[in-house]
Amino acid sequence: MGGAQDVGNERLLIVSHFPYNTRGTSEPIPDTPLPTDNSMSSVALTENQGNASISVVDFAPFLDGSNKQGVADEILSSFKRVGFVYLLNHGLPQDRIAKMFAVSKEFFAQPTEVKELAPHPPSGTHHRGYSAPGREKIVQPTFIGEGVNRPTVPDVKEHFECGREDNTAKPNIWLPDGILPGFKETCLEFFWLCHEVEMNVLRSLAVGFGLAEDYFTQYHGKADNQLRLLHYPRYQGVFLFLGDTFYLRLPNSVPAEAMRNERIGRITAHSDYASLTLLLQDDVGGLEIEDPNVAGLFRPAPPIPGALIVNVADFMMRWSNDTIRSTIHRVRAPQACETPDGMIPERYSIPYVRPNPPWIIFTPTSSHLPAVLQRSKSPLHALSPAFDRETVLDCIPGTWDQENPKKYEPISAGEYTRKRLAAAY
Ligand SMILES: O=C(O)CCC(=O)C(=O)O
Ligand SMILES: [Fe+2]
Repeated sequence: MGGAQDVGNERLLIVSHFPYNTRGTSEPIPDTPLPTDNSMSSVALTENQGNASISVVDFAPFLDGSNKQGVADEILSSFKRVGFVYLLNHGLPQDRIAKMFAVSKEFFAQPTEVKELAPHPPSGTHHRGYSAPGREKIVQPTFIGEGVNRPTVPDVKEHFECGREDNTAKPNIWLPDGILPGFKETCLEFFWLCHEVEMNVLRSLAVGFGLAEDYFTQYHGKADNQLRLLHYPRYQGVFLFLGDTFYLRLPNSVPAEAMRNERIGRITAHSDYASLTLLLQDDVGGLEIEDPNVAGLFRPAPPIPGALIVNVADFMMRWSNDTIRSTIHRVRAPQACETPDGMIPERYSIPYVRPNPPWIIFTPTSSHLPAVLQRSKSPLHALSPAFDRETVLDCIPGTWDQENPKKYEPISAGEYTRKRLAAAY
């Protein structure tokens, strides 16, 4: 982590070159006056979006200790409003991010037979290794006994997951030695860099809630995270629907028109499962967030150079007595981002999440050939919890009082998971 001065310079650079507005187009946004002192900066990203606006917060004054409370308040306020925040100067070195994206591209550029040398196991609970397009289907449980919202459009994405190397319950699945040297080392180094950032954001959240800085980190010590390398390919596919099964011919581009008409998605609308997600995206765009006040209205969360997105997940929302939001998001065709041939460019993103969201189902297929994809009909698999299974968690202190009583009983992650699964049947 560089000194405050370096960090400040970087912030100036980033903000003054901000190329996107909230519509995801390349029109410049109006200049935002920058603070000249060390005070916290929060730039309202959006115009006319009221409560749906995501704050852009300079994290440096939290990290260097010059204004912890100010930064924490801004983050908490964005989480309360919309469940997402953009962080600048978050502590993940830009050269490491660039390297991780480069290595991810190199991985996905390998022929399928090579990527399948690190195959995701048939079980969805062991979320490691390579998943070809169509293997992971994301469904969104309603959690109120109404079952699961199955996606109406197929996700067109491939991905690779890894976790901490010493997780014997879920060993990592790497390519054989000698193939893509350095891939494993880059992933693992990045995994731990992300972990440090996650811990710092959790510390800021605790400060925002007026609690001891280690209030959340004490439950997150195990680093049971997943680093997800995601690639949304450029397809020129023929999509053929036969009942509940669809077939996809590879490769090339997604026809923009098909995505607009909701025949193809990149990642189905969902909320994340556990506590916080860190998300890095390339400059293609397409991430959309549901307006917290208007169900079904999705607004772009465009890439901001240098910024890390952090979003609240479901368990954290419940833990906070619903004071902060776990917001539904999805990835679709980016606006104003079509290639001249009417196709959607490929996109890379890197989420860092807490493990095994229950809405992710893997269907073992007889062959992993990406040319034949089947929509899942199997039940949800068992999960591994984000926290110690037996730890009973009550609503975060300060999120309830006589006027705003607790909405939830204390619950352990295990119980929460079981209830959530039960609701899915
Ligand atoms: O690719 C993205 O930008 C979003 C990914 C995401 O929401 C997820 O993996 O949960
Ligand atoms: Fe997500």
